[in-house]
Amino acid sequence: MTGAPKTTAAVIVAAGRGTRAGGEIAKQWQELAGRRVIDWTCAAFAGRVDHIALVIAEDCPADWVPEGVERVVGGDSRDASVRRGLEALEGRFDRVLIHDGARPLVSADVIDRVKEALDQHQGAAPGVAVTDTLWRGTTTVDGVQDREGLIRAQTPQGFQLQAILAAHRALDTPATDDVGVARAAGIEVAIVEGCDDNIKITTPDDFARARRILEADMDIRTGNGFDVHRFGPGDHVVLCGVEVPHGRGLQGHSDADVGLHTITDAIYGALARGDIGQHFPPSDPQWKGAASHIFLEHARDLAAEMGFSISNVDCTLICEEPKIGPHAETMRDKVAELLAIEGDRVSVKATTSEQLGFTGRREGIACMATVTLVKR
Ligand SMILES: Nc1ccn([C@@H]2O[C@H](COP(=O)(O)OP(=O)(O)OP(=O)(O)O)[C@@H](O)[C@H]2O)c(=O)n1
Ligand SMILES: C[C@](O)(CO)[C@H](O)COP(=O)(O)O
Repeated sequence: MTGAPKTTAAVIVAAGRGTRAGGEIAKQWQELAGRRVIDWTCAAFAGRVDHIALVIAEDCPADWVPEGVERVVGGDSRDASVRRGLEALEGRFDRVLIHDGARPLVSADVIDRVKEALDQHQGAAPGVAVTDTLWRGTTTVDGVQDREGLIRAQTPQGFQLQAILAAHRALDTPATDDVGVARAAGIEVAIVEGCDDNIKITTPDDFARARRILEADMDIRTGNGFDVHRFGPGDHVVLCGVEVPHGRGLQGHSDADVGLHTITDAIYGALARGDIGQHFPPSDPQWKGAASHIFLEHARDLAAEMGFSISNVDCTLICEEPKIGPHAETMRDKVAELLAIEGDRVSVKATTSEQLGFTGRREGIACMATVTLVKR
């Protein structure tokens, strides 16, 4: 008999000052290939763990924390920040993956390898074998270090949550990583294969290197969606998850939210995974009257499973009535919340069709949407 599935959270530490990297703000908040370093890092874990706690400096604005991520205030050292993150999660999850916010290029494969190794081991962490010759010396080469058995340590470093928290509480000398903390407490840590691209942004040159890696590896996909629903009896319509009072309703098998259906279809399109009718057949009675956020969340989770993050959504509602303008911002915020992305990555706008065609005759509402998905 197998027990309940183990829950896993990530603690992403981002409370450092980034002094070696320079810049006006700490490295994890700086821009890298179109989004902040920390957004890349958090996106890498989205859909791969059950929860993300982001540890930030006390003076860091709370609204810098990405949507859907728990904020924890860190301490003066990496150890202290990790400990505060673990304490915030105490008793809530079985396992934890501790990761540097400054490692935005961690791959889904590395995260999954660490998670899988925790089925067999108390601790697991990614490493990469040293391939360069190692010298000892400062201005002249004084000796050559045998590199046999030397491994470069990376994160995420994974543990049973209570065990690593107890190890941090018992720590009496600083450690440079959580494997050091774990070993001091007698926890055995398995090494899994890391990845050369999983660099820690430490110096200004690392930004250029990270940008090159990201741009070389990126799989960027766009998808479009189009949907129409006919007006029928009713006193409101649901558009992009927002109820708008109106003299008529929209007809459909579900709640007829033409906006969310269109965005859902655009995501399936970008993934080349069919359409909403295939995933949620109108012939299936369980979807009768269903709230359409269910469909959008399915498409969002499928994108995450396939390793994609949603870069942006642009959605245009086409109707003469109701007026969308007064509700557009609420709709945008709702879509962003459902997709767990920042509000400025979503646009909801509207147009009339100049009284032409079926929308012009006020027979229904049409919608078109484009989404961009990015995998690296
Ligand atoms: N008090 C601290 C110090 C570090 N970190 C985090 O630990 C990770 C690895 O540390 P490092 O690369 O050394 O970051 P900084 O301490 O910010 O860099 P520097 O030493 O150059 O100031 C980073 O994601 C950093 O934000 C943290 O959460 N809290
Ligand atoms: C945790 C770590 O990233 C593993 O490689 C590393 O030990 C952090 O070291 P730093 O001294 O804080 O840069």
